[in-house]
This record gives sequence, C-alpha cells and structure tokens, in this order.
Amino acid sequence: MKKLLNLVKQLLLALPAGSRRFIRVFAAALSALALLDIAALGILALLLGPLISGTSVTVPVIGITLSEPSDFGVALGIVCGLILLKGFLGIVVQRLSTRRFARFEQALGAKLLDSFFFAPWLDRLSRNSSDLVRSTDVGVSSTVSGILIPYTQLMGEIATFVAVITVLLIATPAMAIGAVVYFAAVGFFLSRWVLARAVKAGRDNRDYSTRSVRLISEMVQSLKEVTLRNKGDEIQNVVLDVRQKASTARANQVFLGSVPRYVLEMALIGGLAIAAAYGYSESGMEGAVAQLALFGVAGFRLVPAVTRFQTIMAQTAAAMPYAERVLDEIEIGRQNRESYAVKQSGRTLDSEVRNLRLDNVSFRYPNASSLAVDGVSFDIPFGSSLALVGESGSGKSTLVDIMLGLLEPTDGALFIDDVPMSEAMASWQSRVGYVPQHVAIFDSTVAHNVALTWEDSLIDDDRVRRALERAQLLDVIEARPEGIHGKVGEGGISLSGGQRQRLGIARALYSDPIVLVMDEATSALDTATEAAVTDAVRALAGDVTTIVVAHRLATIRHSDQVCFMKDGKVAARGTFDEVVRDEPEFARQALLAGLTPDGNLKNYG
Ligand SMILES: Nc1ncnc2c1ncn2[C@@H]1O[C@H](COP(=O)(O)OP(=O)(O)OP(=O)(O)O)[C@@H](O)[C@H]1O
Repeated sequence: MKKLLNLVKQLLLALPAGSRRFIRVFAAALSALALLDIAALGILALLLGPLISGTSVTVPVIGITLSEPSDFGVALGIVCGLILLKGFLGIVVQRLSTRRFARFEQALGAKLLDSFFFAPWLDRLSRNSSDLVRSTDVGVSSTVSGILIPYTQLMGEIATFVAVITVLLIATPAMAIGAVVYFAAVGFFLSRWVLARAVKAGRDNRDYSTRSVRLISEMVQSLKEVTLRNKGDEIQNVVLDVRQKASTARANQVFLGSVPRYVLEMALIGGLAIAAAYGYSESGMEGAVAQLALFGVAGFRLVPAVTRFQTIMAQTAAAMPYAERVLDEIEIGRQNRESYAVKQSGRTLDSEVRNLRLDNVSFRYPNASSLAVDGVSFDIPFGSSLALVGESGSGKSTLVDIMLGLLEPTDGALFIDDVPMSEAMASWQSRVGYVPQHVAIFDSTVAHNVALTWEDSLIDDDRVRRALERAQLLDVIEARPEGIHGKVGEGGISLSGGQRQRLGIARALYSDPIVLVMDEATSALDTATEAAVTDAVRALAGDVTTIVVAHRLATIRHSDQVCFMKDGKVAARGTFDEVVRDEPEFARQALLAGLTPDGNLKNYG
C-alpha cells in the first residue's frame, strides 16, 4: 500500500498541473457514490422488515418514525431516488474521468518519448526501439488503467468499508470490532499470499511480453535470411517459449486476481459461524439469530468491498513493474530534455562560416578496448568536398557522427571557424544535412518526405521544388501525376533506388545546409544510378560542403580532399592522386577500380 501511494505520488508529479486535484475529486466522487448506494440499501434494509410485518420503524440519525403506509411509500420513493441519482452521477463521473484518464495516457506517453528523442546519440545506440514502442504503448496504458484508475476506485471501497463499520459500530460495537479484526486477518493473509505473487507475475509478464515483441520485430527484419536458412522452426520455438512464459504470467495474474473473492466468500461463512456462536453465548438462540442477521447484512456489504479492495491491490501490484519503468523512463526523458534545452541555448554561428577544423579528435565507444577514432586532425574549407575512405571498421562512420555532433569526442575538439562546435551545437546541427545509406521513406507525398514533416502546414512547396531540383529529381517528380503532392507508397515503392536516394539528398538539402554528409549513400545503387546521384552531389560544389563516406572509389575521384583511414587514424590525406601516391593499399583499390594508370603506382608492389 505504501509502495502504491508512493508510486501514485510520483506519477501525479509527472502529470499536468491539476491532475492531483482531479484524482482527489474523482476519488471523493466515487466514495460519495458508494455512500449513496449504502444509504439507499441501508434504508431499504431498515424498511423491509417493518413493511412486511406492518410495524412502525424509527429512522436512525434522522429520528423520524414511519408507521403509515404512505410514510413507507415516501421512504421507498427516496430509496428509488437515491438509486437513480447514483446511476446518473455514476455516468457523469465515468464520462468525465475516462476523458481525463485518456489525457493522462497522452501526457505520460509524450514524456516517455522524450527519453528517446532527446537522448544523447550514444545512449540511443544502446536502446532497443521495440522496447520503447512497448513502453509507450502497453507500459503507459497499464500505468493508467492498472494503477491510477484502480487507485481512485480504492478510495471508494475504503469509504464503503468505513461507512459499513461505522453503522455497525453505532448498532453493535462489539460486533463491529470483531468484524474489523476478522476481515483484517483475512486481508492480511491474502495480501501476504496473493500480492507478492501478483507482483512477480506482473514483472514476468512485462519482461516476457517485451522480449517477445522484440524477437518478432527482429525476425520480421531478417525475414529473408530466416526463410533462406530455414530457421523458421527454430525462431518459432524461441518466440513460442517466451510467449508461453508471458501467457503463464498473465494467467497467474488472472488467477491471483480471482482468488480473493473466493477466499472472502469462504471467510464470510466462518464469520457467520463466529457471530452466531458469540450471539448464542450472550443470549441464547435469539441472540444467535440476531447476531447472524446483523453480521450477514454487514458481511454482504463488506465482502464485496474487501474483495474489490484485494482485487485492486492485486491489479495495481501487477501493473507496478510497468509503472516503475515508465517513471524511470520519464526521469531519463526529463534529464534529456534539460540537456537538450542547454544545447539549444548555445551560440549561433555566423551566416558566413568558412572552415571546419578537427583538432586531434579521438573517440572510444563505452566498454570498447581500442579507439574507434584516434587523433584525427584536418581542415575542411566550406564549399569544398571531402571523401572518407578506408577498410571496414576503420572509423569512417564514427568520424562522421562526430562531425554531425551526434557523438562527443572523448579527446580533442572540433571548431567551426574559431567557435568550438560544442558551444554552437544546435546552430551547427541545423545547418548540416545528412543522407544515410538507406533513406527511410514514409508512406506519404513527395513533399512530406522532402520536408520531413507529417503536417501539411509545415511544407514550403517552393523549397521542396528547389531541393528536388538541386538533387536533380524535380523533372522526374513533376512528370508524375500530382507532382510533389503525389504519394510515394510504402517505403517509396513507386520510386527507383536512385530516385529514393536523390529524394534523401533533397530532404537533406531542404533545410539549406552548409554541409551535406553522405554515409555510403550510393553504395546500394547500380553504377549508372550511382553516377547520376554523384553528378547531383557534384553540382552542389562551391555552394555546399560535401563529406562523403564511400567504398566505391569512382564516386570520390573528383573530391577536393580524400582521407584514407586505417585503425581509426588518417593514414593518408590529399587529392585522390596524392593518396594513391602515398598509400599503397588505396593505390591497389584505385587500380582495381580502373581509376589509376599503372604509372601512378610508385608504391604498388
Ligand atoms: N555502437 C558501437 N559500439 C561499440 N563499438 C562500435 C560501435 N559502432 C562502431 N563500433 C566500432 O568502432 C569501430 C569503427 O566503426 P565504424 O562504423 O566507424 O567503421 P567504418 O569505417 O564506418 O566501417 P564500415 O565501412 O564497415 O561502415 C569498429 O571497430 C566498430 O566495431
């Protein structure tokens, strides 16, 4: 219970202002509804006996005596009115609360996404995207429907319990105390036995469900290889095993949720026997019947309340692991937002910057034994082109991520003119365009894809056309029905591979960058298409600085600077021909690509 209160307190802090008040009002409303219910049923119970036997009755607390049939009629009318009022208010409360709880889900989900979208790049590399999807979806809904809503219902049940006990206390104090002790003992046993197991079942369900979603998404991503290697059965067994564990955990949750009801029903019989024995010892058979009736009436109100109390406790216990993760993620998101805000408030670069300088830059991935980038220094005058080449794993992509400001060097620094990049990060990143190896195209129009937005109002058609023109794609797009407003299909299915890459270039150019970074952006293309894309990039010379990572040397033949990387270091740097002259390994590759006359290969053995 303490843990639940603590969790709810933290959740309320994460929710928009006014949520705490809403939860209080909602809990009070549910309690009031429960009291209305008890009042109606209490009056009914009070009236039934005298009504049938034709005797008079005095209403406790109010003190009015009812003896005439018309008095009973009015009283019954009041009972009906109370029940109708409770029903009507119940609908209103449910309507208002379900909307509000939906808003809670949105607010928590938004904060959760912060933990991913504003996370430092290095943290993001270690995060699994399906886990995030699961957290934002199931985690948030379980937190709201499994913690916040039951918590408020809990208050209603407590109010019912207190009201019934108060009535009992007035009518027969000894019986009231006995009932509290008895039900407290049963409740204690249930919470000891059931709740601990419910928490474990909830944790297992969360862990195995998350793992199962992750496995399925990994399987779908490598479906072709899985099919070809005939690994369907193997993967199916792994997934089924995990899913079975998740289903077992869920089944345990359902089972544990239903146990309290049966235990309490059995406990009611025990309570009735104790009450009868007590009554008999006090005043014989008559006392036994009276105590039996009293405990029976109270018990039939108490047991459902205690049952729901226990069910809610089991339900919240099962949802706690989700809520704890959601809270952890929200805290990470808050910290990420803060550091993002600090980054945004940095210096603004001049409109006319001239040079990017890397000064002895090194980088080591966490837990890696060696440096991925080792003491790299060079200058890139803006407007020129730089090509990064070298064998796989030599550190090209890592260096690109450092230049994009995604990774922070572990040693050394980068400067834009004389401004340290770290002091003007937001300004720098807003002026860099990036084209990945696989341009992710979403199922919308060309314009949405180029502007990288999901909102029509944020698209500037003229800029879209200009970006497409610079990427040498405008003619192709304009020739299609609906032009830039035509749909491209799922994953850009209606575009060729080269067109998709040029769409990626147009996307990068849309924000008018001073630097365009392409990380093996043409490596998946055929030679002719690659040449077309390379032409598009070359046409930007002088205007946009291009930094290209390439394995195929034809694409970088005309770069102003070529950096040949080896084991994280720059092994040779200069024009294409200079690197061929200085670096035998590069010379061999150039020869194989048919880009070097043998005469240039002084060092080639
Ligand atoms: N997220 C990571 N965590 C740990 N080590 C990494 C990570 N990413 C890359 N590395 C390591 O850093 C080194 C440089 O990798 P990088 O991807 O920069 O090389 P690359 O030259 O771009 O390779 P390729 O041409 O194959 O893309 C490699 O040894 C690689 O194993």
